[in-house]
Amino acid sequence: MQFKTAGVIGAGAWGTALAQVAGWAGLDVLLQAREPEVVESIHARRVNEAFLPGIVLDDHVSVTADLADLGACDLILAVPPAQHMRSTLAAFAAHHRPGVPVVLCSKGIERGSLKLMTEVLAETLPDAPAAVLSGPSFAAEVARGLPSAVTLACADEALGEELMWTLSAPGFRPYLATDLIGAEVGGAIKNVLAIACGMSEGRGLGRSAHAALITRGFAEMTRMGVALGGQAETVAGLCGLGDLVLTCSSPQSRNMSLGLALGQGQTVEQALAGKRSVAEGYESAPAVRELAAKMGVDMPISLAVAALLNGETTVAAVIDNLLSRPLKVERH
Ligand SMILES: NC(=O)c1ccc[n+]([C@@H]2O[C@H](COP(=O)([O-])OP(=O)(O)OC[C@H]3O[C@@H](n4cnc5c(N)ncnc54)[C@H](O)[C@@H]3O)[C@@H](O)[C@H]2O)c1
Ligand SMILES: O=P(O)(O)OC[C@H](O)CO
Repeated sequence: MQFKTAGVIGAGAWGTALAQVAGWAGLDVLLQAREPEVVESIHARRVNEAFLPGIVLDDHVSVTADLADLGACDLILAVPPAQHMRSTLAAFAAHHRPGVPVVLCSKGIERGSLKLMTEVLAETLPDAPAAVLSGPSFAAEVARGLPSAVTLACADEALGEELMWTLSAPGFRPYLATDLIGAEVGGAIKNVLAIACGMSEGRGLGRSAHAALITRGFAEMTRMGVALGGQAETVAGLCGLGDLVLTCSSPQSRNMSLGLALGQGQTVEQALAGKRSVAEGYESAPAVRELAAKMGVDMPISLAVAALLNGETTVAAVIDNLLSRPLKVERH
């Protein structure tokens, strides 16, 4: 095996779960945490009590506060919230060795620049071969060893295959793809759509509305993926449709539970109050809306969520507007 050590940047729930998986896969893993209490809790008790409570970490996983320590690793997994990807990678740039691959594991579109995470990586670490790991995977389930499958996309097929084998572990199955854009778009947009599904659930609109939102949301996601140069087949895989189904189906999802709270009458501020974990749909919704306008892509559900989160409309008006759109041919 080419890779013996992995550095994981970001010790939120997902970074910690992926460190666990990489440890099970036999890599020596160095997990970088920003919060001193996370470093202390993993050192003292082998548990990330702030972000992934109740999971005892594999012996192959160690923790550091210092990004510089990851400079010696053979492979980097980048797992900060998407809006912090640029600053995080920029801080790591002085320690990155050219040629060391970076697997992007965050789901979102950068506000302002409207860029995908691969574009952010290309601008901050131009010497890093890029891969994207994305798919239906709740950190708390993956870290307990429950079965899951994700897309692992890498333009370099040989490297992708190496990464696929390197990051596979009992119960954790990466499936290979070469289409990075398709792999990224689904993960970013499903978070916005999950807020809509949560809203529908919170309002008691029923299972039929839920299925309609998933299906028409998938059409939006596919249109945007193709407009950005991705392939519809990739979006129909684990990283797109698979993740949309998961995130729209469980209150375990931070995005769906945000929508649920809004549907039940809470304000955005109330629904997000006191939350330390990230709801990426809330963060990416404005970027998705701007990107849709820029690319001329029809995304009514995502736009409605963005307007609601921005205080421009109400849940009742969103429902009315979506239900009074002109009828049309399904495949458009
Ligand atoms: N949790 C999951 O089940 C899961 C699964 C798949 C993908 N993801 C994706 O992983 C990414 C990280 O999410 P998570 O669930 O691990 O996070 P989390 O909600 O558990 O934790 C928040 C994270 O944000 C970090 N953070 C806060 N402020 C920061 C700053 N200024 N700069 C850099 N980092 C900062 C914290 O250190 C912490 O790591 C997201 O894009 C998410 O969509 C999450
Ligand atoms: O809790 P969420 O909504 O961020 O979803 C977590 C993962 O992205 C599901 O695949």
